[in-house]
Amino acid sequence: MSTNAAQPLTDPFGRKITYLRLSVTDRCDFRCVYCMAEEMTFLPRAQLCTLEELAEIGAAFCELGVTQIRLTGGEPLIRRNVQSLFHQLGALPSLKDLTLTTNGSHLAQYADELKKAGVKRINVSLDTLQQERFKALSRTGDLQQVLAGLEAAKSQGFSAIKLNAVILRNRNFDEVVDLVEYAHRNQFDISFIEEMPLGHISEHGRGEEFVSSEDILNCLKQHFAIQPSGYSTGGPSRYWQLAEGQTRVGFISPHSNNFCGDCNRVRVSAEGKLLLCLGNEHSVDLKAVIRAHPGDREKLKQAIVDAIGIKPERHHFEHDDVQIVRFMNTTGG
Ligand SMILES: Nc1nc2c(ncn2[C@@H]2O[C@H](COP(=O)(O)OP(=O)(O)OP(=O)(O)O)[C@@H](O)[C@H]2O)c(=O)[nH]1
Ligand SMILES: C[S@@+](CC[C@H](N)C(=O)[O-])C[C@H]1O[C@@H](n2cnc3c(N)ncnc32)[C@H](O)[C@@H]1O
Ligand code: SF4
Ligand code: SF4
Repeated sequence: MSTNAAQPLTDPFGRKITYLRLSVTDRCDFRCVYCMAEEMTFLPRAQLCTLEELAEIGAAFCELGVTQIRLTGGEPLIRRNVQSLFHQLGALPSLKDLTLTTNGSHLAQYADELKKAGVKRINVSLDTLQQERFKALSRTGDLQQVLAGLEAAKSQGFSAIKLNAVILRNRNFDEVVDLVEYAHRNQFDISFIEEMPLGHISEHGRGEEFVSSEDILNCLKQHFAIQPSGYSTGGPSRYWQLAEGQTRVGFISPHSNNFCGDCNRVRVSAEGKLLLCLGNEHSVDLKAVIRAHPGDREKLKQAIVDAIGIKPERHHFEHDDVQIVRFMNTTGG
């Protein structure tokens, strides 16, 4: 395949790749139990792409037909000067949707700047509304800071704010109704995520903690009038809608309802590795291409086109023998 943008990137299974998740750092101010081990080693700073290199990667993807970029991490808002990357990406003429996934801890400080850079939708991770539980789940986070961040985002008038909650049986399963009520009161959407087995997390029992989307939906049906919705962001969430108000409730169900057939995305890590699938190890080093051929965007685009040719068909999380050693903070969710 050539690097002509008239032909959107297409993988070996005929899926059009129009969505890039770009990680700006693997570091984070939280240590969520399902995402990280208690003790983590992060990339040496010298190994990270510069913000200019990340912007160059974003621009190359846009020339190849990507129309949506989501910045993620680690925690994207703790990278110094990250606002300059939002502004550079926000100025790309063919980019239709610049979005952010954040833990919300620094959102109060950045909400205004994000709006100015053209971000319209923000996803904020929020697993519990109880202070003590929040501390236990995030190990280092402060719930009040996150709630303040959400307030700040709300007052900026983003067109959509979505909460993301990973539900664990013995930690927060009893809070799904409270979380939906909180979303409803604030006119946010909310997605519930089935936990995925990335990284070796020994102190947290993944099997015993697993809750399926169906279990959550059944629980919600006892409290709310809720019906399926045709709404789609192009992402993996399958949405339902509360009968009262605007709130949509999404379910991201990699285990119980595989969505890989509709995959439209790839990821780039903070060190410039193009990760072809969240649930596989295949990657291609784009930083090496940029540094070997400075200023040569065509070389970068050709490397991306070639890499899409090895995108795997799907994850195999259900196979006990497949282990993805990469932690989720490196993958970017
Ligand atoms: N298995 C799998 N999970 C994904 C994929 N994309 C997103 N997810 C999961 O969904 C979670 C939430 O993703 P978000 O960052 O909120 O993005 P999203 O739900 O795709 O975003 P929008 O639909 O654009 O709002 C991620 O952290 C992952 O756990 C994917 O391609 N494969
Ligand atoms: C890796 S975080 C990065 C962005 C930001 N730090 C945040 O928490 O929103 C992106 C998303 O991944 C989700 N996540 C992390 N580990 C996960 C796991 N093992 N299974 C499913 N989702 C996970 C988080 O809940 C979060 O919504
Ligand atoms: S889920 Fe996000 S906030 Fe939590 S540890 Fe991972 S990167 Fe940090
Ligand atoms: S697991 Fe891989 S193939 Fe499936 S939706 Fe996610 S990135 Fe796409």
